[in-house]
Amino acid sequence: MLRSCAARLRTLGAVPGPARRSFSSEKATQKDYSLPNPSWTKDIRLLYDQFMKKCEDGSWKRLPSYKCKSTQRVQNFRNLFLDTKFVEEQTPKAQIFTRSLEEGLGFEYVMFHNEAEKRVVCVFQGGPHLQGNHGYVHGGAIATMIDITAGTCAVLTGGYAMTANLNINFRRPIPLCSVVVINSQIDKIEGRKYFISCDIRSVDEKTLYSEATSLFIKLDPNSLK
Ligand SMILES: CCCCCCCCCC(=O)SCCNC(=O)CCNC(=O)[C@H](O)C(C)(C)COP(=O)(O)OP(=O)(O)OC[C@H]1O[C@@H](n2cnc3c(N)ncnc32)[C@H](O)[C@@H]1OP(=O)(O)O
Repeated sequence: MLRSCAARLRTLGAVPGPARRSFSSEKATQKDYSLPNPSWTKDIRLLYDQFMKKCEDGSWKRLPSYKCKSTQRVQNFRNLFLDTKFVEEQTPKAQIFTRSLEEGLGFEYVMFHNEAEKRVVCVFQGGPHLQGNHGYVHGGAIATMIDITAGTCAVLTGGYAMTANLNINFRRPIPLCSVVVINSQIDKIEGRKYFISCDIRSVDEKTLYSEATSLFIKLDPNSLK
């Protein structure tokens, strides 16, 4: 009787159990974090809606974003660049860094890709756990967002690539919990080298918060293993 009660409570989600834990963690990793959630402010929703409108003619695409998902792209990367033992032992625990904080507290963002223009735009709301100086977003968090926006631009244009160089000028501090727009574009491709520039501006585009240049190198399967 007690056992069946406990099982029912677990089914209803009232008490934790092994089956429920694995089900909810699977759901959490498969959730698309680039979709609006209750922590999103009016500004990020407005920009999200504007970009979703631009997606209607197919020129822009919203990029889904997961904590961890075994897509074909990820599988191919593992096969090409990672050691089998490492994949078996370490990757089950791996999560995307920018999706590892609780909803609303850290990195809230959505990216859009324009293939013809070789551009990726990221609309970013830096939550309260990204504080550096009092009331402002930490420079490391800003660098992270520049890196993944430019990195996404490189990967979607040229395939698997890694940051070799990243130079950032921090022009103005970004207020915590505000919304900014990160714009990245490929300036030049030379063989395996992808030169990508990036800037971060306020929603009204009047304030330039940061600007960056970066170099991404397309990976050679022999260079990492
Ligand atoms: C949709 C999914 C989106 C995912 C976005 C993810 C974004 C996140 C990206 C990251 O955070 S990556 C993590 C930080 N980066 C690293 O850990 C990379 C560490 N560095 C390396 O592993 C290697 O240096 C690298 C793979 C980048 C290059 O090694 P390789 O052996 O493939 O290339 P090689 O060293 O032969 O260099 C190739 C060319 O690039 C040049 N190069 C390499 N590093 C450079 C550098 N730092 N500055 C200038 N040039 C550089 C190098 O001189 C050479 O030029 P040439 O062909 O003209 O001779």
